[in-house]
Amino acid sequence: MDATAHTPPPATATGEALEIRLDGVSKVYADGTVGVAELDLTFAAGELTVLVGPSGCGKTTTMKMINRIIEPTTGRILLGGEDVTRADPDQLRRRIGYVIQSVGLFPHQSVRTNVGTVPRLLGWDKERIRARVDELLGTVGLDPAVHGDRYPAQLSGGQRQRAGVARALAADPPVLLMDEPFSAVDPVVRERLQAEFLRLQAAVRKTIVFVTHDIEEAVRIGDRIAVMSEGGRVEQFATPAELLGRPANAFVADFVGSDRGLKRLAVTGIDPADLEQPPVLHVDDGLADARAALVRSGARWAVVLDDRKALHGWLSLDRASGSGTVREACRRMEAWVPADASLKTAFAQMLQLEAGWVAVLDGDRFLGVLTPESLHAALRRSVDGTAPEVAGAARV
Ligand SMILES: Nc1ncnc2c1ncn2[C@@H]1O[C@H](COP(=O)(O)OP(=O)(O)OP(=O)(O)O)[C@@H](O)[C@H]1O
Repeated sequence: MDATAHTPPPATATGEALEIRLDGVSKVYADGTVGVAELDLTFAAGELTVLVGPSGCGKTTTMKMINRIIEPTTGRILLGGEDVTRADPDQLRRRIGYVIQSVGLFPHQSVRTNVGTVPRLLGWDKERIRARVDELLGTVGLDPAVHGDRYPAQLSGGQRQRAGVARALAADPPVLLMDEPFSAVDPVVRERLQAEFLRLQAAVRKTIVFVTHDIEEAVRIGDRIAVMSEGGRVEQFATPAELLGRPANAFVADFVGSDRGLKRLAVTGIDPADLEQPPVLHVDDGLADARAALVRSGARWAVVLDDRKALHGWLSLDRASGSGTVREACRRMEAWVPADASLKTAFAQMLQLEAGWVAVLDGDRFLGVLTPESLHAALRRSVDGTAPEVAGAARV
């Protein structure tokens, strides 16, 4: 689906993202098992926070206490500053979208009826429900005319997942809880769903709590990540780049993996300060002048720009000879990335095209080039926290 092609649901007063705060929350199960102990955690409004950690560490317990599927033993849960620990659970759940791994669509109801569940409970009139359901199916990439009247069993796994997301968003809730929502589909579909979902989130900006045990998924989609250990202990709460660049302790370092440097490439953005500036030629320069300029600067190649400072190509020293203009001798620039790309995308371009450098463009305006050396410098900056992080949607 291309979520950007559709109009996002309108942000209404009820739909505005709200901060979620857990304040000294504990869960002790009837058999004495401590699922979560004394947890203080704030999920910022409009951000996607991932809870990640080994099996049994308390991720699901933490999440299900937010919509009171599991009742906390002690502590308070605040939604936009309002204490909901003793709110009516049914009322509360209508304000909180919920997406789970097995989707949880009602098998004997059509996709349309499924997606309209919460609006129906809220007493919306039929026309309004129908309009909202069709709009949302479009937003998640399902054609209402094709998929609306099907039953869940008549959809693919990825389509079911999309219908689940549409249902969770139907009443424009301020909060969305997602429990391993993409783990039941194969890795290729999963990556696509993650990318689509990030584009959707960029438009709707809900407060999302997302549970996974997969660190790759966490760093790809999270604005912030809580790495948990047994008993619901938060070992580190940080952005993906911070987590990968500076694991707080041995537990986190072990959990994020020894290839964390590589993973960091995907979450680190390009900083203009890291770009190198090769000599610049104009398309209409004469080749003799171009050669002189290259020799003078000691460079082996130059970028070629047009009147608008847009990138036209590049010229190597060995082609800067004879009469004629740069326009005739220069080559097309294959290796380039937009300024908001991740270092991983830039590095992938470099490898795929066997290029020694990658141009960075803002629209078609040339900003500079990344070389293996400047890529390395950029990665080092991501460790000291001064490199920019790429927005979620640019990571996948
Ligand atoms: N109903 C229950 N009764 C007793 N103990 C429970 C119950 N539900 C969960 N637990 C225990 O609480 C702890 C936390 O469980 P939880 O399901 O929150 O972990 P999780 O991090 O989501 O795990 P996973 O990744 O395997 O889903 C575990 O030790 C689990 O066995």
